[in-house]
Amino acid sequence: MDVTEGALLWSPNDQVKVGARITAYQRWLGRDGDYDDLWRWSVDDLEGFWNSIWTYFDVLGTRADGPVVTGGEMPDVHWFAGSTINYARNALRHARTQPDRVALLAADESGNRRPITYRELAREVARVSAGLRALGVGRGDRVAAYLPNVPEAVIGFLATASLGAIWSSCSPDFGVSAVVDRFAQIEPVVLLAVDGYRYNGRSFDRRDAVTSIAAALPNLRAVVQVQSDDYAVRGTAAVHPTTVTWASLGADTDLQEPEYTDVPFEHPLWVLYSSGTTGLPKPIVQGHGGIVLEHLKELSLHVDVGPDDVLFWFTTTGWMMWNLLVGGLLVGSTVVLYDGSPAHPDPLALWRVAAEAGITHFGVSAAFLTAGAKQDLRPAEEFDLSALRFVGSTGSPLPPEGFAWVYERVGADVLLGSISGGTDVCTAFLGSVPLLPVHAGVLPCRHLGAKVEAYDPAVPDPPFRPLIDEVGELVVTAPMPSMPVMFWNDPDRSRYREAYFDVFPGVWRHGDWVRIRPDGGAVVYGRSDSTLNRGGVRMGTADFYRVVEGFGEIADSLVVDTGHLGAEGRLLLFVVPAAGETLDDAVISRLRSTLRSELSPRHVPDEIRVVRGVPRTLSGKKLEVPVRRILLGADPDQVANRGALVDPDVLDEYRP
Ligand SMILES: CC(=O)CC(=O)O
Repeated sequence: MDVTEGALLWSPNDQVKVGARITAYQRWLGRDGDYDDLWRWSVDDLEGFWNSIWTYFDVLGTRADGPVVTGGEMPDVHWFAGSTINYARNALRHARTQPDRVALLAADESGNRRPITYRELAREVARVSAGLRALGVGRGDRVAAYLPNVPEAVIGFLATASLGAIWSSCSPDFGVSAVVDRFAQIEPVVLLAVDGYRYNGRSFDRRDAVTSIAAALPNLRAVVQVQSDDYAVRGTAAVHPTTVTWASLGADTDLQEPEYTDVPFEHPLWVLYSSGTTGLPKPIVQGHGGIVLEHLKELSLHVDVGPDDVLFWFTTTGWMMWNLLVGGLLVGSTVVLYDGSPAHPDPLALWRVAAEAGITHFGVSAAFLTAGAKQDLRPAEEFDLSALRFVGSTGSPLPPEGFAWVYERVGADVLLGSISGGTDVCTAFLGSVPLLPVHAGVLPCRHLGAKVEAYDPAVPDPPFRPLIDEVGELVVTAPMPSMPVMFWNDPDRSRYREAYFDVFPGVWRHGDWVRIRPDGGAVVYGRSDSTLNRGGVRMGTADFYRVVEGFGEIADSLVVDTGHLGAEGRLLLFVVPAAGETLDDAVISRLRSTLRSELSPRHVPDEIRVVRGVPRTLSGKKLEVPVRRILLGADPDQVANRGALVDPDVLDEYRP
């Protein structure tokens, strides 16, 4: 499927524009103008914009009279000082207005489906909240979860939030040390843990892992065992002196809704983690109020989800997309949770669920869509996907061919939202809006409230140099309420500053390359810390992958430039053969000449190595920077935690 970047693939018709939630919001605001005018206002008048989001969505909480933002330059700003709120109250408000609507639809790879209505969800959250309270959990305590993407995770999260306690989750495919690296930093008092899970047709017993994790968390008062269907028959193992079952939590409660603890706007809601190049994963704390406002805006105005919609995103509990997915409850939609492999029993598994469940908004990783394109899957021919209105993609830049495949093989009328943001803000900065057309490889807009610019990396001192139609560092030049309220255990905020503010003082540097187009759209080129700099020509790795992975013989690839501090290094390309293919000299030489003609002669690799696999995090990101460090001599175990990788052993193939 050959398509050039920028080719027009979809335009919203009048019906789409008039019916879009953002149009209703704009009408309510009484502001005329196009999307670009609205975006400009949203980032220049933070006070007016975020106030409007609170009021328009009728956020439940107590809004103090003071200003929306106070303080100095980022990160020393505060939001809605004096206001109080609780995330769980806002998510469960729909139990009163639409009690019989399905809130959660749990689907798994074995074909089981479990619907839970808003009324049932509120009751379950009330029960678990009472149970946690009885275990001594209160405001500010941490509750950690080692759970798959099942309803118990959402219930546990809402129960934790209702108490003003702080949530943190890891997926059970994380290894023990990866989990301990994360949870030990936040000293949880309760651990919710599954005894096992199924993935790709196999069962995995996690009871020994849970015992080891619990032993490494000295502040733990109890482990709550959530039994998977696989292991329930074996009974619970006492993994901690206080081990209780999920079912026993709050069993004597007859509350229909939890008792909510209202907390200050910036009170910690959860801790997410982002792995840097060194040290332990950064424990990123986001607040109740910031997340409620950001997710209402993001899901309603950009993704266009509402109470009649069915929202799905393939994710585990260890990726921020889980947290954003759960935000579907804030807008009253049905949230589909999928537990298992996206390719079991076959590569069409998720599309089958989409058809069966009438999914209206279907999100996956870019890698999932490009794999579908490569395998020439034709979901729209196999299933009735007529309910589908939005297809989301994230995790890495979606190449133009992936865009084209969605419009050709999934649905000609869907809004494709290739979104880009990250764990650090638990949302997207860039993506789509139902008012703007979609062009191949282009993210149509900067999202409301996200003042994204591209800065010239050669000008790190004020006045900085914003670029248009040139590739620069993706920066955010105005604060957003979902930016971290702090990093855990970082009292002087030095870790927080170092993570985002040490390149352009007072400006959030995200670590991606981006080009802002004159029409307001954006193209993301991958991580700026894994740039390929050949003879001064900088290129994001996404350009490279687009060419390499366009080869039918190649299933996956990873490229690394070992250059350092201005000194030119070697350009190494690792390629994984597609099933049944051998990468012989003829293919490799065709690859070299294609890279030469499509990229530049400077981007022909010094070496191409065939490997068994590309190391990826459990949320699908390629380990470009850690591999670079391995190639420069670091020990693989010092640069990456194998427990947080899909296929830990492949790392060894990258030793120099
Ligand atoms: C929204 C995102 O940016 C998700 C991710 O890539 O982690």
